Amino acid sequence: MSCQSPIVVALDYPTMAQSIEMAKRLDPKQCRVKVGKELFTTSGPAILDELHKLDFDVFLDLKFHDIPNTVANAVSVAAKAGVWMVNVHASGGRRMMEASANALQKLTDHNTLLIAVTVLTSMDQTDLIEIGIDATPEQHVKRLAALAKSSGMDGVVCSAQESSMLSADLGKDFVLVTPGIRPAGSDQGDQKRIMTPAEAMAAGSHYLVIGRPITQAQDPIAVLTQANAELGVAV
Ligand SMILES: O=c1ccn([C@@H]2O[C@H](COP(=O)(O)O)[C@@H](O)[C@H]2O)c(=O)[nH]1
Repeated sequence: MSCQSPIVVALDYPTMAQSIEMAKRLDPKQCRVKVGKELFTTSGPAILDELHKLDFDVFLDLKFHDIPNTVANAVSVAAKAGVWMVNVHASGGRRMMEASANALQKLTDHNTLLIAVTVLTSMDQTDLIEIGIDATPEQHVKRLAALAKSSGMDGVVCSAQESSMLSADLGKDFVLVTPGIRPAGSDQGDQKRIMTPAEAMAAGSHYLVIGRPITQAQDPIAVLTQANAELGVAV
């Protein structure tokens, strides 16, 4: 499936039926989809098969964070399930990330992007101080992203507010996946480090994760279509 759009719709639903209902309204040429903790916990791996049957590229967003052996094996299982992208936490450290990258290299046939989460987009300086990190979100993202790159990751999850810095530091091919995307006028919710779709692309993001502004809209397809139009994606 060749998707024309950088938008990844977060299918954060409490049931598989609701997520499939939404997926059937979406067009895999106009967005990719993300399966996170809520949907995967309720549906299990069957949701991946169902979304693949509908021709979607699937980002499995389970943010693995455990000892190297456990994370490497989980990443390997995800790649064998055919997901387009899977992620781990960069704060799991170099040995965990290297073990995950090595596990993927051992697979003979996979196209899965391996990405590391830096600082969650719901966090700001106050949150970092409370967990003992004496750095700004930008400084901490910069450090974790450099570690992720040198540990063999294809890219990172960060806020679009950090995209131009990371693009300059780590190169334009290092994949920047940015949640916390808020089309003008949409609710910020629990997100702290946000940008609009157009601002995020201009800053150097490769993929824009959008959940509630689409899934909780009165007309989800209209919001997605409008965002794609603003990005100049042919729809
Ligand atoms: O730093 C991160 C990492 C992951 N997410 C996930 O992205 C979506 C965002 O949903 P919205 O409804 O658009 O806020 C959600 O699934 C998160 O788990 C993130 O927001 N920030």
